[in-house]
Amino acid sequence: MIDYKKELNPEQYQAVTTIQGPVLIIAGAGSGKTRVITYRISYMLDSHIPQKNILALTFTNKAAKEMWERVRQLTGKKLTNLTVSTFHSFGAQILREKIHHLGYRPNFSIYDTQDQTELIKQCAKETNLHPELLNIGLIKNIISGIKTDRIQWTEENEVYQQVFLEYQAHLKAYHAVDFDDLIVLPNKLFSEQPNILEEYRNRYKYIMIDEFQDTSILQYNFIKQLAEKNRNICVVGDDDQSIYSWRGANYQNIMLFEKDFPERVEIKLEQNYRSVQTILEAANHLISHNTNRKDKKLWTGKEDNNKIQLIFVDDEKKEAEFIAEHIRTIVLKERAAYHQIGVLVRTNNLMATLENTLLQNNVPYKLSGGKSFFERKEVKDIIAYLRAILNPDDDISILRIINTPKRGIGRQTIQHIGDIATEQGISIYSAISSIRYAEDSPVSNTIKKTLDEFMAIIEDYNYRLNNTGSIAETIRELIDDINYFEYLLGEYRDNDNIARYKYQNIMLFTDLIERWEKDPDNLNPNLWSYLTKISLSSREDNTEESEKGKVNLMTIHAAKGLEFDHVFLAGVEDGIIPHQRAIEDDPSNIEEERRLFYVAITRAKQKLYLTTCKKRKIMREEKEQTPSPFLEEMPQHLITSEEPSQEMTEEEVDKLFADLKKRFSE
Ligand SMILES: Nc1ncnc2c1ncn2[C@@H]1O[C@H](COP(=O)(O)OP(=O)(O)OP(=O)(O)O)[C@@H](O)[C@H]1O
Ligand SMILES: [Mg+2]
Repeated sequence: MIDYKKELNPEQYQAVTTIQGPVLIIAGAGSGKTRVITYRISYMLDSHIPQKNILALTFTNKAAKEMWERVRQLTGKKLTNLTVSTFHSFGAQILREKIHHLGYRPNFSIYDTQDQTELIKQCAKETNLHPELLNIGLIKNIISGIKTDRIQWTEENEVYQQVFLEYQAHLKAYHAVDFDDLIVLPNKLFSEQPNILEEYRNRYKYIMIDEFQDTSILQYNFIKQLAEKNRNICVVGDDDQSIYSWRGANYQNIMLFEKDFPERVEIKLEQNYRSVQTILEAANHLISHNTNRKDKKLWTGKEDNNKIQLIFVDDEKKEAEFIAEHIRTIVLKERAAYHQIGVLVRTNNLMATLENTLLQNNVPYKLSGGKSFFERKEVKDIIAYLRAILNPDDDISILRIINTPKRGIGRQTIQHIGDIATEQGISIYSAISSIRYAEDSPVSNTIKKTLDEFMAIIEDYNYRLNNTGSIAETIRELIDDINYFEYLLGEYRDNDNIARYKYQNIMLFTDLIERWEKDPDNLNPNLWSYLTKISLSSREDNTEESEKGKVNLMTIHAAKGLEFDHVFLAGVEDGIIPHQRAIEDDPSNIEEERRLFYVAITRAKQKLYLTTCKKRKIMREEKEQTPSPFLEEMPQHLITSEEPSQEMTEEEVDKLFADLKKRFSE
């Protein structure tokens, strides 16, 4: 049995044990908000609240996974019915159960940004959008903004209305949803179908939300509907860490919560348990420059006089080398564990040099927030097969695979199939099927035979994946059947190694499926839920590749909620943080940039390194850089720019040998 009083301070204890009625906790970084949620779940289970009545939501897959793991360790229980998930996976789960009420198939496809791009291009063509207006990024933004009530139609964006309507109609026809739909559609179900809402209210009687400051208004409304009746909802967050306003998240929702749940209990947490004094003081000082915030006190008992290290280097190569070498030193000297080290960057484009240099220096690392394994072309091809097999109305997937590997179905045939589909208002797959029997078709008999074979694959594997034993094994047979390896060898005729490498990737993909399938905690391994899992994981963080013993190289956004003994923040330069484009768009964004800086530095438990380059190559162009103005917003006596010593003292060398000797004799 856990001694809650001993493991929590009095305010945390109150937050953990107040399980009836609404609770609001707004508190600074490292004050134990996430800890409160995990202990709260454990406390509920101790109070005999059934697992299935509990719902905990958070922002990233990684955070959800860690929370789950923590509860499992705390309680030692098997958590088969507990829901700890991201908003998007929770939405996907509801849709899986109820989407037929909206006229979709339960095997619906989830489109990622690549699929979205394809679909937008298609819709633009169909609506004869002027090619000059085809700005995919902008259109995606408008579509998402309209769907999530973030923006309205205006004179300016009206030209895209037709594309938007087509886009929506196509998704529906394909039995496909985009990421926004994972919240929009469940929200719609809740507001339009009272018995469905009632069913979920009866299931999820106790609700918790971590990182509440980054919940969008739409996500808030969705959860509000769920919580309104039982009113057992606990939200925890920090307005100083709100870093997703560009995606519609808005800490206004804290005020909405106060209004919607006036009887709430409000709890303040003021002790930071994460960081040493220096780091906390610097962070507090920095964030006090924001005007628009709730004032908070935050103190730590962790004394320390290690200053924050500011390192000036010539360019990004030197920066990466410093980081790689210094990581090796602290691993050796301070016995730091690789996974307790975080290397953070403001933007994705700073990753490449760091990644290369870590690799060259044999520093094991894993990357989050970058391009996902599941977005590689060869892996996506196989995923498209699987999606098409489960949901043949998914035109985007069918079109991706109809001639991959090449089977001699040319552009003309595809155009003809597309025309039939449009004329008759049917899916591409149904159009293929109708061509096979059409007497007056311009399609030759040879091609008809090929189309026959293609359909046979889809149907055959639809049966097998739903009915036979191992999913992974069946997928390997599929890869064999379509001759994917030969296709790769043909595509990369000049370089067998690339073909082999790509083939290894898809074999790794099937291995991941196998591992998932055989996982004893996985009670219901079906392919659809695996595909959903990866659609969701490729969004932000790559949970599949997470392993111990590796340095974490990630964007600040992906690091939210995490903590590391040692943190390196690279590119502490004006224009990078604060980010130039963000400031140009709207000068008030400086506050959000400051919050990002605050999130970055409060990830550090013991030691913080900030690196600044004199020059940096940005988009192939070498630029003179100046240090970030945020550096001046921290008390200067907490920062030192003396190079950290790489040499070991005699004492340290002795200690190192003693440690090694001990390890070998164990
Ligand atoms: N009462 C406590 N006793 C010991 N350790 C604690 C206590 N409260 C929190 N901690 C530890 O402090 C660290 C920070 O806690 P946690 O991650 O829950 O903070 P947080 O408020 O969620 O931070 P963030 O705002 O960054 O998400 C964790 O390692 C946690 O285990
Ligand atoms: Mg947290």
